[in-house]
Amino acid sequence: MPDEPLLELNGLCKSFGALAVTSDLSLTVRPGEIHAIIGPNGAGKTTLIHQISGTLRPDRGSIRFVGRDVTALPFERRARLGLARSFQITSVVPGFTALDNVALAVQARSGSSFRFLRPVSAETALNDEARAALDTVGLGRVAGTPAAALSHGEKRQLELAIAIAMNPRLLLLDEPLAGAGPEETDRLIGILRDLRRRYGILLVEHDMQAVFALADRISVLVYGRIIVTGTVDEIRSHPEVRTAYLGEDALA
Ligand SMILES: Nc1ncnc2c1ncn2[C@@H]1O[C@H](COP(=O)(O)OP(=O)(O)OP(=O)(O)O)[C@@H](O)[C@H]1O
Repeated sequence: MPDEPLLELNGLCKSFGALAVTSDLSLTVRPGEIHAIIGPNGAGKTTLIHQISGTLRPDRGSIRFVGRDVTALPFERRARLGLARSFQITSVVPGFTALDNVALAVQARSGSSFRFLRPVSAETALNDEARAALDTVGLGRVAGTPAAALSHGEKRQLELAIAIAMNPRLLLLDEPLAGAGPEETDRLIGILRDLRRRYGILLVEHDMQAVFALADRISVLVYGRIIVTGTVDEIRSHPEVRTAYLGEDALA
């Protein structure tokens, strides 16, 4: 069924003591869509990403991914099913080249599946896949550059390439544009736009113009609750969103 959601959250709840950081939260991400989550600081965006990726267990509710209930599955099992989380947890090895960093991710994903090849062929196969991921994010020309020598924007591109090397179905992107300058932001928006349709993307991002440029749907999270989900136009013109959260300027 083409419209079956990739990711489906149903009635998710999570509290820290008396603080409800996720309240009866339900949403879907469809194949090939970018679903953005926006909301003020402390709204619960990062804790939501943790629950989806599997590093934090919800108190109640369920998480379905590619048609399976993954609520009780650990992080690594979800990753193997195709849930890739980028930024904040990706460990780029600074002294390794961009290519070697991505090749590591390909190797981690594929386990022993290259073991039937002779070492040289195995290395070629790994590097070919890594190079393809680098090309996808526009980093092919710096494949041989150590990660530490890449610009801030290029490091973010490298993290994306590493996520892609995991062969994901869904990318969980937590503030991929944080710290990027205007030119880097434009470049990253272009790359994310190219990735859409190939992967489902759940995007947490503070840069509202980027969200408006990229998202198919947007959910607005306030105090752990989604107050509205809609298209860019619906969110821009939603009275509760305009007054309660974003302010008129951000929506101009
Ligand atoms: N481990 C924890 N223990 C207690 N409270 C926590 C914990 N982690 C997060 N919180 C609280 O939960 C709330 C939601 O935090 P979260 O980081 O998910 O928000 P956010 O929307 O990602 O914020 P930001 O936009 O600033 O990154 C905040 O009030 C935060 O202080």
